[in-house]
Amino acid sequence: MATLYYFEGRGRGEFIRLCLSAAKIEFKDHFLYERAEFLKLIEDGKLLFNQLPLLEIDGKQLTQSNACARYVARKAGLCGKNEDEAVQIDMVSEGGRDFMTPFLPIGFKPEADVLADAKKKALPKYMPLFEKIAAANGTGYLVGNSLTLADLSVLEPLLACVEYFGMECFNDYPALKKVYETVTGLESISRFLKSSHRQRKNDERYVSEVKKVLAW
Ligand SMILES: N[C@@H](CCC(=O)N[C@@H](CS)C(=O)NCC(=O)O)C(=O)O
Repeated sequence: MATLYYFEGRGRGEFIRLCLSAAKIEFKDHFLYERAEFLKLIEDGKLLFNQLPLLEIDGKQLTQSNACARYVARKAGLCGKNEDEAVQIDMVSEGGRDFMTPFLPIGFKPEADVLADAKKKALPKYMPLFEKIAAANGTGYLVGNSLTLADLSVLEPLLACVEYFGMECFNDYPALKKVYETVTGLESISRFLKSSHRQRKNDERYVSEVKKVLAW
């Protein structure tokens, strides 16, 4: 079974969890609460850049969240059927990670000014671009005719938009709304979205633990 070492919150671990869930790979979360445990992972040479998350899978120790997500997606055949699809998926996925950037600090806790800024800048910048991609593909997925890493990457910021701004954020973007509904309607994804760590009950504890473990 795979193990994801991270905090009891979303942050940079969430994209990996999303990919593991979509790939139907069994995994357990190992939450870090103590700085000593983080330092021990570094001492043991498990963290290539002395950073979390760490994904232990297939006897390997993987870091860099996007690399972990791509490894998992590749294993599950979510990286395209040919070279053209693969590079399109990579481009769209990278765009999805860019779109996620303003939401990552508030992966901790929504701060009103950061949210307002995301609404004013990130949404008008990225929503029309992803709409264009979704409409041109026209299948309910962003690339090809089945779920890929591209959909999972873009889903994370879309989930943030819906959580913070409501479904109205799709008002001008019907093709992207269809992608959102197709992907969230998949059984593996809808199960993932109901899992307990998504409920934000532990947000405050999570922030204080991150600060303690990383000595921020
Ligand atoms: N590019 C890395 C960034 C990872 C990262 O910044 N991790 C934070 C926790 S969310 C960390 O471990 N920071 C400690 C440090 O940089 O010293 C990734 O995507 O995995």
